[in-house]
Amino acid sequence: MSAVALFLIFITGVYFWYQEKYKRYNELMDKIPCAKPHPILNHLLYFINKRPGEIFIILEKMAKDHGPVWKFQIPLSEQIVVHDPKIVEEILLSQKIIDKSMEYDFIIDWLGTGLLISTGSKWHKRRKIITPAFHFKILDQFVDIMNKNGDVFVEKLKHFEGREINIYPLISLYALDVVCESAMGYQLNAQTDEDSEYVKAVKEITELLFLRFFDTTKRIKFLYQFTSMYRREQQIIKTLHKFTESVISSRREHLKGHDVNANSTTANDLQNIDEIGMKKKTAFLDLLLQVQVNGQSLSDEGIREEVDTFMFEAHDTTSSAIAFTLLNLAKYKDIQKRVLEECEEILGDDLSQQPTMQDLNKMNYLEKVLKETLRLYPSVPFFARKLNTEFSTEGYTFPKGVSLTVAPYFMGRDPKLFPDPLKFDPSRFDDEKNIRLFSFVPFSAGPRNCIGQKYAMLEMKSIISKLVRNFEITVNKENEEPQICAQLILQSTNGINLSLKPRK
Ligand code: HEM
Repeated sequence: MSAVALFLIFITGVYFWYQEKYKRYNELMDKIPCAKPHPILNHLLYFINKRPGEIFIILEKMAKDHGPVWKFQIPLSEQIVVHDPKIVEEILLSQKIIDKSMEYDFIIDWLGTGLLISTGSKWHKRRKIITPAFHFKILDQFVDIMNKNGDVFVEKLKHFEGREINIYPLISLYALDVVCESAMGYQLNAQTDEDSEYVKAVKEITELLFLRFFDTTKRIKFLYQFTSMYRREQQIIKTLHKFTESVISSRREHLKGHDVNANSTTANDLQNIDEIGMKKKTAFLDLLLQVQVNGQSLSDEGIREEVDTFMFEAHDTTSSAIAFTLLNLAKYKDIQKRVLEECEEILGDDLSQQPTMQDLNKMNYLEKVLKETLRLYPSVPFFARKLNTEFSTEGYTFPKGVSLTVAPYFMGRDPKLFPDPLKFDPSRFDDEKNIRLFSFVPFSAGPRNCIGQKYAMLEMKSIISKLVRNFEITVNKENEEPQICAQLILQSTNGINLSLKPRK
């Protein structure tokens, strides 16, 4: 028998083996609605050579035509997208569907398997350890950090004297300063020190992740590792890890010999650590280090994973939400006026008056504005879980192994769930009983919900109340509509271009 014949027999054998192995998977996938696929390339042709903003529009069209449960299949990524609140509820409340999909693997080299990505007993243990770091007493200390860095931001904006600027990069530096000081007790000064290696590295890694996300060949790790982009990524990750490690070891050194317990993060023994800019408010990192002291030890690598996860999760998500909220306030003057009135009612008109956590909690109208922004512009527009076992609900059976993508973005814009969905109307949140359960999940829900949501709300209220009190925010007509795109986080490809005119 010739070599060619043997080869053909081999290929046919592999084909039938594959068909048999994935028979059930394919049968179930065939029942999920989708856009017309190509016989070999499936849906790849819809996405190939498209810019991120265009990809987003294609996904929106697919959701409209085939939702609320539909699929797209491209090599190495088979996704079922779900925006039916009933099914979303079952997914998010399940104790079994807690594994993250392969898209999260792109950030593993940087974040390791920290809280965002880990699963099983590791995730359970870490979640238990980290939850106390978000106790309201600890959050209270972070408000000072938010206020202080907010003041730096206000001063910086005054230099632009009402000129139009893309405010997104500036917000991002503010958010980096806040999270770095809250998570590690380290004053990064990203807003003032433009040469910081770490800040440059965070910005660059975010851009690389974005590029990789939409490049089919670079999605394949085996091929990706031979590219110059991969080599650059590894260099940046080295810089990021070196920085976090140096802060952790410096902190550990300081804590050695100090009798520090979980309630003493503000006590004198944590003050005056200034070798590398450490300050007293280090609740998150201290907590991780103390767990080690108490026997349930976390390795240095484990601590670094969690600190890095916070740097990533808390920085771009809040930046996106702050930017879209400011855009909405600029677009809807009456809403901006109401926010200002509420701030003045709570804080008076003395601009040096800093809000306390209690003040921020009283800002109910601003909270509705933030929620309405997150309905239309959820910072995390999609998040995905991998099914480790077959799952049936509402007449669908989803096969084992597939990625289930929950889409807050599509739910927020569904007229069946939110009448006149494109209307920006904070009064939708006057009585949340009127909002269909699980149709508004910008922070996810259930066991793997966002652990930082209260922190995020405080930070967003702190900075937006500051900006509204200090500036009149306006936007030109041609910049009112953002061009949405999403890698992991929702952004506007044309920036968020605003003018901020000092009020006094
Ligand atoms: C507007 C701001 C934020 C939004 C919209 C947001 C949204 C989300 C969402 C949707 C998830 C679930 C992701 C998934 O299942 O893959 C999540 C998880 C998470 N978030 Fe946030 N987040 C925000 C801010 C923050 C902040 C400020 C922190 C930290 C201080 C944080 C830390 C985390 C962590 C650690 C997880 C993983 C939790 C787990 O799996 O147990 N987030 N966030």
